[in-house]
Amino acid sequence: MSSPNVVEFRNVSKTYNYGRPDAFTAVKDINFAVPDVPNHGEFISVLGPSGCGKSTILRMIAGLTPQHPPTTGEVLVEGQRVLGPGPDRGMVFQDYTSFDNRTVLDNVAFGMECRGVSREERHEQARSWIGKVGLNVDSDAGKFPHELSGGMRQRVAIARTLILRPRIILMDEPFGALDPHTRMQMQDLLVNLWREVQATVFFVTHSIEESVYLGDRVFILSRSPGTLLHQIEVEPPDRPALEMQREEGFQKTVFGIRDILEELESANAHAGAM
Ligand SMILES: Nc1ncnc2c1ncn2[C@@H]1O[C@H](COP(=O)(O)OP(=O)(O)OP(=O)(O)O)[C@@H](O)[C@H]1O
Repeated sequence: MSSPNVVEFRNVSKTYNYGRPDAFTAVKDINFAVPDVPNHGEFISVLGPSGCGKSTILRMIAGLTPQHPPTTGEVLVEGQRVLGPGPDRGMVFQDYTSFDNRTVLDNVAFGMECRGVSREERHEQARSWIGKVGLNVDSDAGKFPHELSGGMRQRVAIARTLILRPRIILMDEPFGALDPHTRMQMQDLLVNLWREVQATVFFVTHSIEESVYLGDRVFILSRSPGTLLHQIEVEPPDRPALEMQREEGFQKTVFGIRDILEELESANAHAGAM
């Protein structure tokens, strides 16, 4: 028997404040499947106009309320209906979500601590992950979050999530606040780590370049209420970000998606003006 899809949405809609006068439908009739391919976690980039429901979709997969449960339809992870958050799904947000009063080492080790892993074992693993995300074990492990740059904090957030080896990684504009140079470095880092952990990634971004560079597939949502308009297969990131993003084929894909999004945004502006 073939294995169930890693993630599947069946006719999923979400209406916030359902049944109340301020009810608002954020996403509507979303259907997609991410199949389980042995030794390859798929990378899904999610693009769409502001407020179209990208975070809503991510948080439904995570099982976080009030996005969870969907108002209609089914959100399935590995063939099972999502009932709430679980260790098989890790999240990285744009906001730096480290604990201010914990060192880098203890932030990275946090999830293992919650799982009851011994201090020695979790610190050993945390040191290894601090190195993997490009931080310096000797000089950075003892620092506190306020002593780190934005890029370094996102490295900590990535290490903290990946150390737990989730099957699915949900990333909500994780690099949105970074300068362009740091952002490209983080994209390259993420590609390397993603290859190592072979997780399925959902990555929300406002950057078309980032979505095309990182994604195997780019989801494009319509304006609110968001529906899934396009699923575009793109080339995998097999070269460094700076190199690949300068290539003609890459630019062509970016321009094609930009046209689609501009049309959606102008429809949005038009609707707003009416
Ligand atoms: N808890 C909530 N209660 C009511 N409405 C909500 C709630 N969360 C989100 N919304 C609304 O649902 C819509 C979709 O929000 P969501 O954050 O999913 O969009 P998004 O595409 O991620 O937005 P952006 O690109 O601006 O980050 C928005 O109009 C938002 O105001």
